[in-house]
Amino acid sequence: MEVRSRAPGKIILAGEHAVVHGSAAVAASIGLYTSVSVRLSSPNDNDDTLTLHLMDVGLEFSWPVGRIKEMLPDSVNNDASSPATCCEETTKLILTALKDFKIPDAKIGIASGVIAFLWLYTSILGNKAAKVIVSSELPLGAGLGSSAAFCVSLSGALLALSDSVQVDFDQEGWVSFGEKDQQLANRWAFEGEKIIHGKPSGIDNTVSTFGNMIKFKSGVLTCIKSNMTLKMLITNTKVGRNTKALVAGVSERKNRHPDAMASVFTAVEFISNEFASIIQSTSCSDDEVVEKEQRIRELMEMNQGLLQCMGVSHASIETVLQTTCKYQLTSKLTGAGGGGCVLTLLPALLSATVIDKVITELEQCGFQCLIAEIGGNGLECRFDGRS
Ligand SMILES: Nc1ncnc2c1ncn2[C@@H]1O[C@H](COP(=O)(O)OP(=O)(O)O)[C@@H](O)[C@H]1O
Ligand SMILES: C[C@@](O)(CCOP(=O)(O)O)CC(=O)O
Ligand SMILES: [Mg+2]
Repeated sequence: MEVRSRAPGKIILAGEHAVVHGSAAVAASIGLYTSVSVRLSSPNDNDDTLTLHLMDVGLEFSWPVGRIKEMLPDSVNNDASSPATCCEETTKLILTALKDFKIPDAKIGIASGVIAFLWLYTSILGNKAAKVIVSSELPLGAGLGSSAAFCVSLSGALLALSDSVQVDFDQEGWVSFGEKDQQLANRWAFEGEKIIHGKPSGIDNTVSTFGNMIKFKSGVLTCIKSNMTLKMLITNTKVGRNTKALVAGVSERKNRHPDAMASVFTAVEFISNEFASIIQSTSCSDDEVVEKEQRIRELMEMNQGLLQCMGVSHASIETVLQTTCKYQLTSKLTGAGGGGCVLTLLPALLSATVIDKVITELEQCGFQCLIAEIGGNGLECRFDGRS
């Protein structure tokens, strides 16, 4: 039996990092997906291994199910309906299963993704033999939420094969989960994100599961309905960074300067709330749209300044800001920063010539530009027949 699922990446429009410390943030899904296919082995296959193929990094892992049973005896009593946190002891046990494989130094960050995989797989499906293939349209470790899309799509496919969710697989094509099942997938994905991020806010897995545009604060999501077409240029500086280390760095700064950092987080809260209310308010005339864009630009500029205060900007991000500024365009980093991706607001009346010019100049710096669809579907599954 084979199930495929897909979950989108995201951009954070306002509030990254501060959201980890309880401030509001605004995020939207983007039209770039991570896909997971899970094919359970049948008795005729005579195959008692669990195989994970990570296409984007060219790595394959394989474990006899007997080894998994030995290593994680609790996986025999898995309960897909109650998401559980992977404790330190279990992480250590899973790490021993990784020692059999040589992960090149340049790809060492992938280890946390494999630990998250083993935790989600064994917790949701126990120790069944299967072949799992993961591939993504997202750049990995660039601020577009590849870790969340990985955890959400994986949780979705595994749950679809469990007894804990009800997916109508008689439907053709991609199928969405019902709200209760979405919530379950989201909670499992959050457990996976904890393994990859250390201390995630939950915004990335939430927007990847539910799609569209959301405001998120302390684990609570509010859907944002907007008639404003937001067009963002996404520039990938291609400077690699690690979300877990950046999030930990902001917490350390908060410990050193609690009062100053509390004020920074409070300021971000106001920015996110204002951002959300601007995009939700209806505008009719071109003048009204221009005025709203002007306010959004100012909020993005202020948010970027506060992210700099948190210590998560980077020389490459500053280069994008200066380059876009020459064209009177405003940018801010998105995601964890430290490199990764930068958003530039493209006003509705901006000419295609200017957009082409700014993209050319950014690409001459060695960056990669893309314009992604904002606010599409969240987690979806499809059934690919019985073997
Ligand atoms: N398609 C994928 N294949 C393998 N691992 C992945 C994939 N997508 C995400 N990951 C895991 O997520 C990590 C990147 O997450 P993170 O540092 O949070 O950056 P971001 O979420 O912004 O892309 C990778 O190092 C890897 O462990
Ligand atoms: C920095 C943060 O706000 C977003 C991280 O996003 P990403 O992993 O860089 O795509 C962390 C979080 O909210 O969990
Ligand atoms: Mg991430």
